[in-house]
Amino acid sequence: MGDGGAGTGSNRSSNKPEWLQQYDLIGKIGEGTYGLVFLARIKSNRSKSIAIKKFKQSKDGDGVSPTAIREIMLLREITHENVVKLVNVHINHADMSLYLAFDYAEHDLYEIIRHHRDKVNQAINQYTVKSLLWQLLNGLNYLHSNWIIHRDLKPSNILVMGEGEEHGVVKIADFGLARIYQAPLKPLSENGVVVTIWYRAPELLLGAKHYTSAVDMWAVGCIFAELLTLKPLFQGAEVKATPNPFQLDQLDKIFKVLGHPTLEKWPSLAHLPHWQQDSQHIQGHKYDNTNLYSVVHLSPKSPAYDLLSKMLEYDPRKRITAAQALEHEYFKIEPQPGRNALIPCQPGETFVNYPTRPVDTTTDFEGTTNMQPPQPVSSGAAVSGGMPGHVSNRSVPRPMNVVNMQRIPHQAMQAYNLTSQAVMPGGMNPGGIPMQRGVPQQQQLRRKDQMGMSGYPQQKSRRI
Ligand SMILES: Nc1ncnc2c1ncn2[C@@H]1O[C@H](COP(=O)(O)OP(=O)(O)OP(=O)(O)O)[C@@H](O)[C@H]1O
Repeated sequence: MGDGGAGTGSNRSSNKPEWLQQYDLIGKIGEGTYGLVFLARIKSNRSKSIAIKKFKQSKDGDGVSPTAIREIMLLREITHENVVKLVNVHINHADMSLYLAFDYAEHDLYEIIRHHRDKVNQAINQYTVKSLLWQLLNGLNYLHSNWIIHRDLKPSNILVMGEGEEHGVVKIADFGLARIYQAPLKPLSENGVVVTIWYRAPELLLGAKHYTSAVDMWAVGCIFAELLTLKPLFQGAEVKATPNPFQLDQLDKIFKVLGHPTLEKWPSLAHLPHWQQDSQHIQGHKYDNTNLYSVVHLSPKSPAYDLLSKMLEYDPRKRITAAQALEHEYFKIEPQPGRNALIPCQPGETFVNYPTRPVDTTTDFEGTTNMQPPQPVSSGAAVSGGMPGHVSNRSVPRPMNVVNMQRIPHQAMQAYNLTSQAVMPGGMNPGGIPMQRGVPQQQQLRRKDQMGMSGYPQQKSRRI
């Protein structure tokens, strides 16, 4: 882990921390609940783009706890083609802010869906939907088999690589961070970012205290439906209160489509806190039948519908797992999923030219804006210089003021493995905290992707 002992400072300032000197900061690309995301280039390899996530200090000013450090160290061992790589971790000791450097991905499902809905007004082709879903399940299966529950799957957390050797490959982002957030980093309520509840599983909405991997499968079901229709499936209005308010409108949106849950189909429902405490409200929202297939425009007999309805099973114990979903018939019939999800499926079909991420070159690592002119950008990222605030969080549609649509050549994005020694083996684990959460899990973490790309259903020799 790098050390920012030299004090804070943006890449442009003279007193920047030592670790930061290995990067050229390009600008801000996003803002989430816990901090800002920046695009940077590695100086020693200018073609390598990195996304640096800076976790701001909470209002209380508590720094990065040993628990968080332990969690982060585990995340560094996660290696799978469909999970975004955490390449570096830095703590700036001057203000105890935390920086995580990830491989950069040019696209995400939020933007891909938005592009189809608002720009080209055209459904995402079946091959792309199936390939995105298969890869998402493949990454999730790896995380779940390593005892990592994502807990916050949503389209903006599902990244897709831009042009290069990994073009069209899905990368799950933000995994495992929920545990880090919980311990030392409180949501930055003052930054106005809305935490979406649209992908939240019904057991959580009804007050279940424990997360299981089934919550991620519910979110995958919602995302699958959104890929098909280009609209969020359950778009409830959030009740804002602390802690954990009862989200009746979100449940209402679910019940309206899937029908009212029953104790017969979901016996443990009776033990969920809100089912008991808010039964009057819940009973007022009774809808008998499911009309999921008509909402997602699928035949009730189609394999796609069968898979979706198994992901949106009310009872988490009966909900399909990622491993089971990967074996579903939907992935065995044509078109079969492939590694590059973004290529056309049928002969004659045109490439969809997805926009590159806008980059706000006026915001530095401190989150402060200056009006320096935009720097030349050599990756595919689009620069929106001189327009502070142009890169906003994904809970609201982002304005897209793309002024530069350069794309990098294929060769330039070749796989590049950052060595992990940039993260200090000693000083980064204050107090010598043991980093194992359990031997079996560690053993699994060290196991490389066993499914790998060989896990793909048999490929067609040519796609176009
Ligand atoms: N490795 C990455 N490469 C490129 N863009 C990324 C990367 N990681 C995150 N982003 C983008 O940065 C933006 C902000 O991400 P972040 O995870 O902070 O927030 P979020 O997922 O939108 O919301 P929240 O943090 O509230 O869950 C998103 O648009 C996301 O797609």
